[in-house]
Amino acid sequence: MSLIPAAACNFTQYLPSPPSHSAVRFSVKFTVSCCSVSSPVTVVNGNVDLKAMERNEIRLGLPSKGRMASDTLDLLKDCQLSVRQPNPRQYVADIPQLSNVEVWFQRPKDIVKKLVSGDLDLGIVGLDTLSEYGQGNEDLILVHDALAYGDCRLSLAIPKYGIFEKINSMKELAEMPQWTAEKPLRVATGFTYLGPKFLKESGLQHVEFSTADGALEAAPAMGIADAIVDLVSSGTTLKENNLKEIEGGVLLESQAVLVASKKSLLQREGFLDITHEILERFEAHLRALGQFTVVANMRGNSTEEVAERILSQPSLSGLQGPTISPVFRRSDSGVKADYYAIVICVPKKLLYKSVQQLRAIGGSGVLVSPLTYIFDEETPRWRELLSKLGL
Ligand SMILES: Nc1ncnc2c1ncn2[C@@H]1O[C@H](COP(=O)(O)OP(=O)(O)OP(=O)(O)O)[C@@H](O)[C@H]1O
Ligand SMILES: O=P(O)(O)OC[C@H]1O[C@H](OP(=O)(O)OP(=O)(O)O)[C@H](O)[C@@H]1O
Ligand SMILES: [Mg+2]
Repeated sequence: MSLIPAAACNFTQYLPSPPSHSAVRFSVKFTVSCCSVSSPVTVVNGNVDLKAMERNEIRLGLPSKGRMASDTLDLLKDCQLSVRQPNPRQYVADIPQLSNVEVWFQRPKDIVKKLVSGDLDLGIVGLDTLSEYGQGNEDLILVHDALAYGDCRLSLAIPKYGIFEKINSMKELAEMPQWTAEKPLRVATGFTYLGPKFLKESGLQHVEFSTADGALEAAPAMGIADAIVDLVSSGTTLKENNLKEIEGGVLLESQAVLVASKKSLLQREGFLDITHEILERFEAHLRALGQFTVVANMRGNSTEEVAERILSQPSLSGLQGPTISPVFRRSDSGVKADYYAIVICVPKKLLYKSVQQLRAIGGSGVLVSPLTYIFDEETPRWRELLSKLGL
């Protein structure tokens, strides 16, 4: 653990008072340990120097370590975009299916910083990291906002005991008489941008922050902080450290996202097409994850009559409607179709209900298989992206 005591702070920042409380100074004292990024590209007023545009390859940044790293590689693999890394200690790799794309393994926060500086064009990180280090930069464009892993929330937590025992909401926390200019609420967080922003908006007048890189949950018990702002997933770490979340205390719901540099999308040759392909693969795979293909036989007189019966059941309408094909059998009176095969996609959550509904209308021999991809005519996120780019 590396909590930085106030005495050892690199700098102290005072945020301006919110206009609605102009009489009372919102004194946010922040101790931050700075980390530097080296970039060959200079950024002047948010504009990337042309040097970044000189390279021809498209650069995709992937998390090099932590829990996001392997899940990200798994997602790409599931989308038939396996990353070929010659050696685990080598930070550059490629994806054979995507020519002209270089994969760079970086720490999540550095992926965001390098997107801003123009050293990367595309990246996968948690929304929490993007929001913290991107700080609303307009060059960062969310291409896919829900990659379905890395689910967690950024939350404020306080002790369950002592003066906090009866405090269950942000409102109650803000109204506690204990917080004064001399003795502010001490908050430990690694989120040095989102933390103060949130607390300022929550109406807390007197807050002091300290920062740390990990094991923040120990800070209240150690007497270093009164509250923490950190990621929560199962809630086990909070529970084990006698901490609780409170109403209104969630800053952000997060999961893995695909983010791109707007400038690169608009200027780098071939990048928009690559982004389209990656987005299509992700969307098709993620959509399929929630569905099963169900095949069943059903006795009937015509496709229309079978369709009537299927569509009378709420869970059997499929993506666009059922596919129904006659099953031909030879009989004494010749070839006839008195059975029909039906194929539908069914949400995983509704599988058993769907099977019951199929049986209720005469379905038999129900086969269920996993789906790998569902490619739609056009992905909604692609349309959104084009509109964000003004195209
Ligand atoms: N407990 C969690 N459960 C699920 N996802 C999480 C959890 N903690 C973090 N994440 C997500 O994974 C991302 C990476 O977190 P991780 O803890 O692996 O790396 P890190 O915090 O950058 O590195 P380290 O913890 O080694 O300092 C976070 O930005 C967040 O999006
Ligand atoms: O709600 P839970 O499922 O218990 O998960 C929450 C914990 O996970 C993360 O820590 P991590 O494991 O990344 O360790 P770190 O503090 O070293 O980053 C986060 O910072 C919390 O401490
Ligand atoms: Mg961590």
